[in-house]
Amino acid sequence: MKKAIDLKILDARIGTEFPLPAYATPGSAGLDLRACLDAVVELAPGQTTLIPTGLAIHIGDANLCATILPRSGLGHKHGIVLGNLVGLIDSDYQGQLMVSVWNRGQDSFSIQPGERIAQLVFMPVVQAEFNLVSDFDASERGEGGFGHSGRS
Ligand SMILES: O=c1ccn([C@H]2C[C@H](O)[C@@H](COP(=O)(O)OP(=O)(O)OP(=O)(O)O)O2)c(=O)[nH]1
Ligand SMILES: [Mg+2]
Repeated sequence: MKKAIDLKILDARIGTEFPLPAYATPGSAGLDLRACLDAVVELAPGQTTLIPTGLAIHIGDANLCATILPRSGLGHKHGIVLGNLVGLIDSDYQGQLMVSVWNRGQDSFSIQPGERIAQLVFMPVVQAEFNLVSDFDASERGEGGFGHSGRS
């Protein structure tokens, strides 16, 4: 499914020096987000910092959101993940997309201006309307959870 999303460029380097986010392949789910920086940011082990993307989007549809997810190569090989683990972009948010970058690794990591640091994935959302009840219709699982079915 394709959907037009309003996007504002907040930094003149986006679309010129730094490419606009784009799907790398026809089957890509994520759009890479780039660090819109003036200079290299050195992230020490254990450190977290907020990186601007130079972009704002307005999704404008309560049945849609976007998530910011780590890039697997950065996360697995370099320990560069997200300070909030996953970023959630509300459909009414109009501010700059920011990426909280956390160096969970053992080595310092340099973030270059324009480097692809995370990815943006749009997802459908269902807003719940709660129906207050005193008992649920019985289900097979009932209240069992947190591993009650064992491990093997
Ligand atoms: O990685 C992220 C996470 C969030 N946001 C923006 C978009 C989102 O819509 C807004 C609020 O995020 P969230 O609701 O997760 O944070 P909060 O701590 O609950 O802040 P608020 O009180 O503003 O809702 O911040 C980002 O730019 N990057
Ligand atoms: Mg919130």
